[in-house]
Amino acid sequence: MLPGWLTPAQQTWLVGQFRIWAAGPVPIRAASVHGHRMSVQSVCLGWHWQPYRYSRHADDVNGAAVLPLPDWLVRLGRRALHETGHPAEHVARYTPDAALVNFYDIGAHLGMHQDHDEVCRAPVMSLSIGDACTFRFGNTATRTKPYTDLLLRSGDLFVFGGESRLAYHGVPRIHLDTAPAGCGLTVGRVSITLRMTGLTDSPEKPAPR
Ligand SMILES: O=C(O)CCC(=O)C(=O)O
Ligand SMILES: [Fe+2]
Repeated sequence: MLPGWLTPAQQTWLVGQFRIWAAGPVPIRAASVHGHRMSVQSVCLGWHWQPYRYSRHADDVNGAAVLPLPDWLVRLGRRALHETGHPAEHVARYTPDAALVNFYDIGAHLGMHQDHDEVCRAPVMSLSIGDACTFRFGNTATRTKPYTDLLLRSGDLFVFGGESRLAYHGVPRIHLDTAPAGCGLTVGRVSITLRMTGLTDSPEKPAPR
């Protein structure tokens, strides 16, 4: 975890990008898991995530193609890996191809889960902007204790990989009125989570005759 990794100017700029991504072509939405609407809203880049798979089109929203993952996010991801002490050869190979960008309104939360829809086990990283949250980081065996509750504030970077890559984690709560002035958000929290899926596009199926 690197507190205050993003400058206020970077945070504001990222919130501006978030607003553009959220407008579409696949608009931001709350996904449904087993028929229950999540309280977190999300929009994707690179690959569209719907519980529990990735696709290039948002079949569960409007069928539109997902926006590409911008190169600057790949570079930001590599710099994050470098600055969290990962070896140079891992940094060079790190090519995130999906971002799940989440918006937590006050009252939103994210249950304990593993990020295991990726084929690749390269680290996942989360960037926080806006209101602070309690981020619960647990163990790889169960969604219950032992876990550690961290406070992630606007600008913080959190990276999990290696032995922790499949650790259960979640966001039990957002802390009201904690977004710093000048971060670009007055209410709620945006998290940008970068992943390297290891997925490739499958060849087009021949049209049925
Ligand atoms: O909001 C966060 O920092 C984490 C989100 C998360 O765990 C996910 O998108 O899989
Ligand atoms: Fe996650």
